[in-house]
Amino acid sequence: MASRHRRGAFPAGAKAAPEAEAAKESVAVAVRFRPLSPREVRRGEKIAWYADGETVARSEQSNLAYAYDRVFGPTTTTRHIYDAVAQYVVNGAMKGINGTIFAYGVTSSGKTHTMHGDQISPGVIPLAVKDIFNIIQETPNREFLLRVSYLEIYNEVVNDLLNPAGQNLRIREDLQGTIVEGIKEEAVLSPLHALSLIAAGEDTN
Ligand SMILES: Nc1ncnc2c1ncn2[C@@H]1O[C@H](COP(=O)(O)OP(=O)(O)OP(=O)(O)O)[C@@H](O)[C@H]1O
Repeated sequence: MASRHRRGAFPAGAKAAPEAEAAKESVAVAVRFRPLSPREVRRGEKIAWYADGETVARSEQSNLAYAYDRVFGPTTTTRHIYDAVAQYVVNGAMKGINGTIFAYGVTSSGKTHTMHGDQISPGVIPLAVKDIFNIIQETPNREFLLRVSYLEIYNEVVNDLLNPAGQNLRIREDLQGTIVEGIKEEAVLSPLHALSLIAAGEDTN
């Protein structure tokens, strides 16, 4: 999972602590290891990489180790990961600082589990939506109109997941920043409303 401007891994043993501090201001690259699935266990597969402390990913087999801003092991909850590396991006966004949170990994590595989650283990998206509405409620004398857009970029093509007609949209910059031309924006009034739009967008995908 990475947030804001991306920065890569750095060799274990490098100064991890100041990097992690700096991450609070700009970027955090965090690694999450999922547990082996029951199928993988049945097949006798073994864990190749594991979390060595809070910032190092290590492989005994290959004798390699890389340091990140944070490394989370298979028992870590998404809530914990959200609090550690995602919440500050959401808080920043509510103060007007652009922020991005994205998950990157091979198939079946746990991106959907981390970002969407389920009823038992809500993902980063529902946790962020809930936080945003809490922040709005706690802000006195401020009026917000929250709008949700949902797009997919695949093979360099931008499609609107809230509007089947919105295909191959153009991205351009104007005085307000980067905009996607013609993207549908829905005003949302509650966390449930926002999440139902996202779920609808998933269904059209
Ligand atoms: N931290 C975790 N704890 C328990 N189960 C997990 C965890 N992460 C992922 N899983 C399970 O592993 C499987 C694969 O995860 P998921 O579907 O999130 O991967 P993905 O990266 O989104 O895959 P794809 O790119 O193929 O869509 C799912 O059954 C999911 O429930």
